[in-house]
Amino acid sequence: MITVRAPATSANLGSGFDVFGVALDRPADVVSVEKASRTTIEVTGAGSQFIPEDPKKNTVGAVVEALDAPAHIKIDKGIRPASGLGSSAASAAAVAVGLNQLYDRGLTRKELVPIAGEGEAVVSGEPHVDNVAPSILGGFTIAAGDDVTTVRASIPLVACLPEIAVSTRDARRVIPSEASLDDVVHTVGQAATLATGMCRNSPDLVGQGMYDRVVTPARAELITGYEEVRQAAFDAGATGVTVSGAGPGVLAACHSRNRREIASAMVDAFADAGVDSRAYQTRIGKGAEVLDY
Ligand SMILES: Nc1ncnc2c1ncn2[C@@H]1O[C@H](COP(=O)(O)OP(=O)(O)O)[C@@H](O)[C@H]1O
Ligand SMILES: N[C@@H](CCOP(=O)(O)O)C(=O)O
Repeated sequence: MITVRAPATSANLGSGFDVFGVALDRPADVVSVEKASRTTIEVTGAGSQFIPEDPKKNTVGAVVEALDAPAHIKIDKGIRPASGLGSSAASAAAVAVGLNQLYDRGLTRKELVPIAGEGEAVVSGEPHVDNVAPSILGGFTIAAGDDVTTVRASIPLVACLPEIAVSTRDARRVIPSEASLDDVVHTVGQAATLATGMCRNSPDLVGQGMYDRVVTPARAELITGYEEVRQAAFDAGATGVTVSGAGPGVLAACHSRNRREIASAMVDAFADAGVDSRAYQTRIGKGAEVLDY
């Protein structure tokens, strides 16, 4: 039996829709895989009542198929589903890493990224690897076509999760299908600023590059209190604020000294909007780790 811890992730970071992602040092899913003649899945933990155990519906089923590696799979969810923290991706990432080792498939971590990404197509309707890439590889990842580039940054973050569920599938439907050239130029500038900030480990540049005017405004509409929470985070010292993944989580970049205050300001602002929430004080962290073999 192999046990793997795969971290939560925050995709897009505003300006990098379907391209940028970061691994968070918490929360995480912990998944055990054991060889079997037929695949079975058991799910416990955060939001497990909403997660299917049928291999055709769970993200890990597609990974089992792709690696031709049937197993008993136990998923202990630390990451609530439909929260914008890559919950479905973390399980797929953990199973890809675990089965690769259990069955001696010999694939590199980078080669496991598209395999884990197949699970995402099952739940969101389209394959996107911007969550599975950081969950497997760690750090800040840039998924461009079939290639993934990794930067080892360590930016302090707050991920605030309201008690609202927004599925990635639904949140992909509200995105405008076209953007003006002006907006494209603006997005390129923002994304370049953010990527440079990651290379320099600068919370200020990363925060500056998180603002986007194409995808985020449409998704913010699905999150009660978003504008107030964003403003409260800035007032408490955040360097940038955006929707985490497809939402409803809200992500703030910051300096360590302001992190605690930002977390409580975000929770208070959601409460003022009538929404309970939980804030994780976190930072960019490492990728999936094998805990037991
Ligand atoms: N192993 C899994 N972990 C979490 N969610 C899963 C898993 N397998 C299937 N799902 C389904 O995926 C959906 C959540 O995925 P998604 O909408 O992309 O949000 P998230 O940002 O949490 O990944 C839920 O409908 C959930 O039932
Ligand atoms: N690029 C995807 C990322 C979805 O992230 P999740 O954590 O909400 O699953 C998108 O924006 O649709």
